[in-house]
Amino acid sequence: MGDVGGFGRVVQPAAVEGRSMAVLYGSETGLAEDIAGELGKTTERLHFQTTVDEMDSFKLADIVRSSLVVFVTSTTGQGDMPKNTLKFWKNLRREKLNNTNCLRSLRFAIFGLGDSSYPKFNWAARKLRARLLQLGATEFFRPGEGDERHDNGIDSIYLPWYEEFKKTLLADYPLPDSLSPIPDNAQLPPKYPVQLLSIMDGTGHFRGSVGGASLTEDERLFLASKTQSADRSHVDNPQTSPEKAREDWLRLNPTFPADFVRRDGLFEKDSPRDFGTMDKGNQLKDHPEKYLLERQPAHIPECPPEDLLPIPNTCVGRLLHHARATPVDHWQDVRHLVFDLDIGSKTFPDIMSSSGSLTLVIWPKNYPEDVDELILQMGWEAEADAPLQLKGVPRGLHAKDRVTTLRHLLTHNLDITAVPKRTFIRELLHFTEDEREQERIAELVEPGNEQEFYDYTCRPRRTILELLRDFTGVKIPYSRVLDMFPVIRGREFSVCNGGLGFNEVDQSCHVKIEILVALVEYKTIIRRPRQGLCSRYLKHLNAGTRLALQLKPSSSHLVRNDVEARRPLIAIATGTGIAPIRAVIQERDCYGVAGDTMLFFGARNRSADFHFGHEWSSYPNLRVLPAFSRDNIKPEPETTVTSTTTPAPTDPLAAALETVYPVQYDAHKNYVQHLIRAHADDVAALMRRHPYVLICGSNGRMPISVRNALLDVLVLSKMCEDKEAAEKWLSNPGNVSMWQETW
Ligand SMILES: Cc1cc2nc3c(=O)[nH]c(=O)nc-3n(C[C@H](O)[C@H](O)[C@H](O)COP(=O)(O)O)c2cc1C
Repeated sequence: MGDVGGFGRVVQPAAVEGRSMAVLYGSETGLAEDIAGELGKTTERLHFQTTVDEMDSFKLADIVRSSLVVFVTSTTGQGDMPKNTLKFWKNLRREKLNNTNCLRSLRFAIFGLGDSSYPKFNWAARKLRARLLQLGATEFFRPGEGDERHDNGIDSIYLPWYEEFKKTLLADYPLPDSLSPIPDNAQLPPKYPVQLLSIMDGTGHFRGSVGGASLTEDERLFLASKTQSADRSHVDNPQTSPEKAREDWLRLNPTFPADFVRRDGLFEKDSPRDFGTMDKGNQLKDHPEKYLLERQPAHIPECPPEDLLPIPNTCVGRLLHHARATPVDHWQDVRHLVFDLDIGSKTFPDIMSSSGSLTLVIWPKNYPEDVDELILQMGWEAEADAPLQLKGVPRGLHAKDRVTTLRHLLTHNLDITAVPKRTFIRELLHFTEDEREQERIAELVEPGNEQEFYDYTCRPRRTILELLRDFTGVKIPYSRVLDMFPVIRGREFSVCNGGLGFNEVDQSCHVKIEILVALVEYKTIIRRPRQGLCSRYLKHLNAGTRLALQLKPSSSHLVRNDVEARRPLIAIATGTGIAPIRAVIQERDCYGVAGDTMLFFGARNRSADFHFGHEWSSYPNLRVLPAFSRDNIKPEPETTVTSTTTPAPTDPLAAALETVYPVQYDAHKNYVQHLIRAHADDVAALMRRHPYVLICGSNGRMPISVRNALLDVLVLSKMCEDKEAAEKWLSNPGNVSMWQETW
């Protein structure tokens, strides 16, 4: 790495006449938004006046005002546009625009994000591009199509695309002689600076005001309410002694092993343990002991405060019931949660008419102990609980008040345990004066070092908080928190109960909503097991907790009337993928005339993760074909070749299920795709009757193998001549309505 010094100065991009850029994104879970953010920073450094926003915030008339536009969009649903593009997309598709060449002055580039295990790979970006070209727009750079299935995910395609994009921009849109690009060692000004209104002194009192401004009425009210509620809330009753807090932190958090450790001011690489090939995404796919993960002694953190954030279209929900759905010694911790939602009379009819295909959105929060750690690490003790004025906030951040505190933002709004993005790490260069740290950071984000970046961040699922533990010299100014930390996004869960519209509902418009959640754990080279923010939050959520929840219809609504309820259904689910399928089955049943249904369900063990298995026998016309991948695998390899019987289950539930669903086992044929082939005749009989086909569960190989099995059925049953014809047949909505929801 060359010279990495001279960081920290702030340089404002110059205003160059006619040099503007709009980076417009469509994103469901934030990846496209991150990429748009990175592209926006890059174009600002090239002195383009840059706007980064979601597509729906732009009108068609606005886009032609920018000299250049970059679109970044993921694909969702079944080849659909993300929700925050739908308004824009509808406008763009208006028939009256056809043949008008109305976008002839638009110069654009497009990058799509997709997953090639979906049949309609990157369709959103492809559709958008085709329409823009049809309306006369010109493409100034080649399109890119990222694929989640690649080794390094979207980055495998994105990074080379991005490097070339930068070079092209500079070559094709040169700067005036007087200007050069803003170098990496200079900072751009913050977009969302926060201003402190007063500060805590050494005695734990807030003193005066910062920057000479006197307190406004808002701030005075804020401070008064803090005093009143100080004894009720952890957030409003902070530790005033940094030493005490540090002591608590050390007591609660034993030394954390990291694979990059500082020793005598040097960074050394601890040799990572060899666990063989990592699974895609590092999600734990087996019992933690297999990976020699160090289980921490059970530590139940203090829960985050219940403050309900003003998130649009949310209602108040209360957790009624929370239970583990798999045995404690099972590899996967699956939770069944039941909420009571007060959805209000206004949205009630909409929600009820979509029952059977609903999604529940939950906004997780950070634990107070994690927030404490960050505050100490950054040296924000004096500012953490002082009133802070918000001017602008990033999209998606729902602050409780205009005047808030750093601690409140860190607890409720900012994702301090996200896996750090490249842009986050790159910015850290400005916030440490330690040259070794600067060198190490620069090395991590240098083009060509992607593998090292992944080994340090994504592979071990290292969090921002953990990264900052490694780089102790980094001190992020509190004024940049909104620019630096990602916003906590709502996480979507398929509602697993249906038939809501058929239940008698009291006038207060309360509904019970169930979800089935696999708490995601990761196996990593860092020996401690990892959990996602939401999994960690849900794990310790107590019955009675109140939350701001959003209930929304999902894109595919399969059961709107008795005709649809009567259509045959071939449902294929693995693990918690059963959730949306259970809702559909319950909804169909409420019409009293559900069509013939085959449910192929893949799990590990009949006794451990046959979710809702005891319920199925009460549904007429439903045939359940479970595939348990581990039940028939015997410990000695020589006896596992073929086994057509299975040992009698000892668990009473499993024994009961065995009598209801006798299944012939074969050691080589115990996945859903094998069962589909084994029941080819019956599947084909339903295929002839214009069925729905639902595929839900883990992404990757499962949906591809299932699709292949369905193609085989079409060929085996002579419905199609060969696989190519079968592929065409399956893609024709006139024959079958396919719906895939895999994650
Ligand atoms: C429910 C769901 C449906 C999806 N449907 C498609 C699809 O039809 N085609 C595709 O190429 N990718 C599909 N994907 C993959 C996403 O486009 C991909 O994961 C992308 O990186 C997400 O970016 P985002 O976070 O900006 O939304 C789907 C992902 C999910 C979770």
